[in-house]
Amino acid sequence: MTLVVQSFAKRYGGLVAVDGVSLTLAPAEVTAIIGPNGAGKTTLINLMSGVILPDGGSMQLFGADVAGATPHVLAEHGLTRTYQSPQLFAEMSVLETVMVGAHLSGRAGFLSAMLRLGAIRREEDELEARARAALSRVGLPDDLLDRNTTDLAYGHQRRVEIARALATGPKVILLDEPAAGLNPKETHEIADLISDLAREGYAVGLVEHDMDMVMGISQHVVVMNFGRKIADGTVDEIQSDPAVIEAYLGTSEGEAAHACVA
Ligand SMILES: Nc1ncnc2c1ncn2[C@@H]1O[C@H](COP(=O)(O)OP(=O)(O)OP(=O)(O)O)[C@@H](O)[C@H]1O
Repeated sequence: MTLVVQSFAKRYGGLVAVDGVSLTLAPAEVTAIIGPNGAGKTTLINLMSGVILPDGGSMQLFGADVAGATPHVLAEHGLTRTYQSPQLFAEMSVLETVMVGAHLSGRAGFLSAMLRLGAIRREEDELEARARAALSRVGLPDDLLDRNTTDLAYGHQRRVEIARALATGPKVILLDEPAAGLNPKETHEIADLISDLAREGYAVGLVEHDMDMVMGISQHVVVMNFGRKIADGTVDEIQSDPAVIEAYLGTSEGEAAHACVA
């Protein structure tokens, strides 16, 4: 297995946000993490990506013990993520934004690269080539590369965010609500892109509220409720799981979610 999480736990005061959750991500598969609001999905993806530290549990990435490692170290081991609100800087062009991602696996720092110091000039060229390749991979039109990222349509901004993750040269990509705020056409396009990435061999972890998208592109679904994992299986298996149906019916989203899940 590419990524193995065992018994991850995270407490906030008396609240156990993630309570002994284990899961695996495999290459060439989309593994979705779903559950009602407050179930612990964001906390779990934050733990898996090193944004917050676990209170208990372990994580192996390609056999290396990486629980508690920083996002930078995880990127060096081949794991990267996107954020619910894209981390985009108003003053940077699309190309520069993705080069910031690409530099994570380069030897020279991005700031030095931007200063065009002679000795690292070749590395800067490499970074730019990787950033261009990643942007082309996510289907961003060439004429947008010099624009400020924050001026782009939301669907394009999401592609830039995914390109930035791809530019680190990952094998595992964690996506935090990639369809949030997108219109139906943009959602379809992002779903197709994520499916293609899995087909190309990436292990994809997907936190997403859009059930049509989750059920359409996931090979494996992990369902959480109140911090715990309540189901883990194929789409067919979790759709007929009474505990899953009950978890969704017990929330204000119940009717809508039930219509999608059942
Ligand atoms: N930094 C924090 N401090 C205190 N409590 C927190 C913190 N982060 C999350 N929580 C709590 O942990 C629980 C799980 O939250 P989390 O955001 O992980 O759920 P979620 O499944 O991602 O929800 P949503 O679908 O609404 O984004 C919630 O009760 C939340 O209020």
